[in-house]
Amino acid sequence: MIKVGVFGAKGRMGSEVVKAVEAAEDTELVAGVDTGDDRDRVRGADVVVDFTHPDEVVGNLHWLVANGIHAVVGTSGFDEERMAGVRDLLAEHPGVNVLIAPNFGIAAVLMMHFAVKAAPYFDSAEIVELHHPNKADAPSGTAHRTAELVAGARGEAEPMPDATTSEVPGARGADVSGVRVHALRVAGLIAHQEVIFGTHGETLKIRHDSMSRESFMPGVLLGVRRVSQLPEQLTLGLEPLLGLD
Ligand SMILES: NC(=O)C1=CN([C@@H]2O[C@H](COP(=O)(O)OP(=O)(O)OC[C@H]3O[C@@H](n4cnc5c(N)ncnc54)[C@H](OP(=O)(O)O)[C@@H]3O)[C@@H](O)[C@H]2O)C=CC1
Ligand SMILES: O=C(O)C1=N[C@H](C(=O)O)C[C@H](O)C1
Repeated sequence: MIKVGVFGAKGRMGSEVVKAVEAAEDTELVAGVDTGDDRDRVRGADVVVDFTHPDEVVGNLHWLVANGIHAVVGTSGFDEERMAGVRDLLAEHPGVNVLIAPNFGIAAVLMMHFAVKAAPYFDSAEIVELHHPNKADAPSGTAHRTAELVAGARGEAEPMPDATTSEVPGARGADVSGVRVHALRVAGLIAHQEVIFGTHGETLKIRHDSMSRESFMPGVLLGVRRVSQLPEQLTLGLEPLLGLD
């Protein structure tokens, strides 16, 4: 049995993780920790899953790594600077692994993968992400990661065509690694993203929709099962666990 703790256990995602860990035959819940609880409650866990808040997750990771507990992180907010900090932290604690996945939805990972494959063939690429209005960060971690991946796949391509010279601030979205990202917050939605590519006379839209938070759980459990055996101390994204690298 894999002993699992959950940080953010009362939240929208954490509460689903608690149920998934309790329901799976090979995982056992050590404890759920939420705001105000003592992290010590997860001592004895092999792995802790973190779905908390972008402002809180780094402190949680420091505690977990210092205590020799593998971490599976879904919380957003990991830019290159943060990743470098985690790498430095892990270098001081050999034997501890961290998996950070911007999105645990298998279809969402495929959406990003297909976007990378398509990117070199198009002049334009923009991302529209749509989420529930309780989300703390914009753009989403998934959109941020997709933009970085698309930018990397475009390589030295010409800048995207855009004649805008007059703009209401924000109208053209955020510039993430040279890719425009538009964030919508709409009541009733959960998590959705479209990557829109265009070239002369043709467009391609790759769309992903999360219709429930349960949909993230197969990916989370995959991370929980595999994190301790990953070849690198720090893994970004579920892709290598799905054979997509
Ligand atoms: N990678 C993925 O596939 C997914 C990632 N996410 C990300 O996960 C994160 C959480 O999302 P969501 O579940 O919707 O958010 P919620 O606000 O519903 O849940 C977060 C929970 O964590 C608690 N919390 C905050 N700080 C701490 C802390 N230091 N220790 C323990 N618990 C804490 C919050 O308590 P309180 O409310 O009292 O602050 C809350 O109960 C976000 O960054 C989101 O983007 C979401 C969905 C999928
Ligand atoms: O806050 C959310 O809900 C989600 N957050 C993640 C992100 O920021 O990409 C994953 C998914 O989009 C749901």
